[in-house]
Amino acid sequence: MSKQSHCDAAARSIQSIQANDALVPLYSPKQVYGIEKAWFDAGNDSYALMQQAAWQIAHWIYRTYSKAGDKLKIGVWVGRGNNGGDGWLVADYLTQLGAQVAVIEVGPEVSTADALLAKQQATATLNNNKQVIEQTFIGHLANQTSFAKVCEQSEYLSADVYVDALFGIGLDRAPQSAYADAIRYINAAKQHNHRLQVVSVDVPSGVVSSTGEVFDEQAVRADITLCLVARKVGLHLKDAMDYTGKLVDLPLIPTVLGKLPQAWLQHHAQPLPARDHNTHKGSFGHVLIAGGNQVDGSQGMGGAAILSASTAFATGVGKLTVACHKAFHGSLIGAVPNAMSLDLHDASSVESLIAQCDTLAIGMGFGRDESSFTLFERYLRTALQQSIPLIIDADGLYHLASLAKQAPEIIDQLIAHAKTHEVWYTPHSGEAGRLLDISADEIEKDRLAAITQLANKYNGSWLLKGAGSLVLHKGEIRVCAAGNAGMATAGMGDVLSGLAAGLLAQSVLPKSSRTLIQAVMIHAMAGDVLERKKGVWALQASDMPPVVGQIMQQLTQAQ
Ligand SMILES: NC(=O)C1=CN([C@@H]2O[C@H](COP(=O)(O)OP(=O)(O)OC[C@H]3O[C@@H](n4cnc5c(N)ncnc54)[C@H](O)[C@@H]3O)[C@@H](O)[C@H]2O)[C@@H](O)CC1
Ligand SMILES: [K+]
Repeated sequence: MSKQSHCDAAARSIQSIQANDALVPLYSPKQVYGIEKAWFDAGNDSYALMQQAAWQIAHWIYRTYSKAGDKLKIGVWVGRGNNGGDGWLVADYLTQLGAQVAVIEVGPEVSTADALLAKQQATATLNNNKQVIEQTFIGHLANQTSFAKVCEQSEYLSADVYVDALFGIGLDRAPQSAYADAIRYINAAKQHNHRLQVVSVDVPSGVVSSTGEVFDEQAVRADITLCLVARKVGLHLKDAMDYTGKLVDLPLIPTVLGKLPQAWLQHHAQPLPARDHNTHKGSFGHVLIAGGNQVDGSQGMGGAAILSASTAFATGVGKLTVACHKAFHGSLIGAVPNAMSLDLHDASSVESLIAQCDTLAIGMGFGRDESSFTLFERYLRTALQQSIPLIIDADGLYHLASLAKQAPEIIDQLIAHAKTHEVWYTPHSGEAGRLLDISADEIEKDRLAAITQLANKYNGSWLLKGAGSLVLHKGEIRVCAAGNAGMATAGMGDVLSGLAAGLLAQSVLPKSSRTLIQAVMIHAMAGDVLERKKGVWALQASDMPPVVGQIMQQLTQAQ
């Protein structure tokens, strides 16, 4: 895409966001620095922006937490960069609003011109009110005696609100010594004083705002994060979600418009159209599920194919065949009697059905041994020859990584196939790591970079499963805002691939509903319904198919 068309796409997308707040633009910290720079280059003053940020934060805190008759007690933890600068000014403005404020400066002297100005401005106000914690303490928080001194400040311990202004988007390494102590102290104080509210300025200190990573669990656990300028993408990825608390946007400047964000946060699936009356099962596609194998000496995986099949039916697919190991045919028919069955190892029958189906979903419980690899390669080649839309999941992705090394021309064919047909890949970080020849840890370090590399290497649409599942389609990344920790349980992936196959096979659905992100959103929304009913501990994949059907129905009524 050219730079201009990127901007046009952004403007179009942003207009659609204004009409539908379900999509939130997410920016990398580098982009946010760029937005700020453009603002300053246009003649706007950086210190004025800091004052504007601090005033909005102070006003928000005062409006939210002050109670008539009680003096609001605030502890402001400031670091050395501009996030700390925000903190100093917040302390100043809250003092002027009538709060009782203590500031704890952590680490060495402030490092930016604006932060220094902010500190000077605030120190004057605070000293007049005798509210700065004494200088010997400031800057020496690692020192045990000083730390104990903080704990003795009973006024301070009983604060109503802590403002966390240690680090914002400039964090570039693990917090250590005084910073780590401060983070630990803030989190511990919250446990001792349940009334205490922790408000993080821009980013919970310790969270990497580009990736959502937290080093060694050293980050502030906020109740509220006040996001300045633009929403940082890392706040919705990985560990970050356990640290941000509720997010509140304070946009400050209008320059976000026109900039293409790094990703979009999506909360809901798209509405679905009602079905026409004059239809028959042939109108709603034929899915072939290839999986559910029994490999000698390994545990059977028939359940994977059964979960996929029952979920595909819950999406309304017209016909469905499961090619699974013969050992599971009886249980398949018991669980999903409307499915047809084939022997996964009867290659010629499976191949002739691949040629007839509308979507092949392959890999769930497929097995990883040599004979499974041979079958996978054969079925994949057939699907490519027959131009069949494809979903590759689980053991299929395992074999695909081997094929990328042993038969790279198949990857070239897949890349070409994806230019004209839907090809959807659904790895978790372990599978993604194999596909890129790096470790799962490296994938997790930067999930946005990983999904981009996967699409660059293999083409097609990608889901990278995990906390804040990512979906990449035609260069655009969506972050799934729905879903919950209870969904980290066996079989959830099989449910998702069945759901995706069911949508993809139904050519009667509008194109916008036959997308991987639509499947991911419906899956996550169904998980959330179940979590409300059963809680995170008892949530099971086998409960999902009927709830998927309910969500589909609600989406139809929402149209
Ligand atoms: N006028 C402005 O420039 C504005 C700045 N804003 C604030 O400024 C923040 C960004 O400021 P900065 O770029 O100064 O970044 P930070 O304030 O996040 O901190 C960066 C400083 O901390 C150091 N540092 C990073 N990781 C560290 C670690 N683990 N241990 C010790 N030191 C570490 C860096 O070397 C640098 O000196 C935003 O998050 C936002 O809060 C906003 O208020 C908007 C206006
Ligand atoms: K912060």
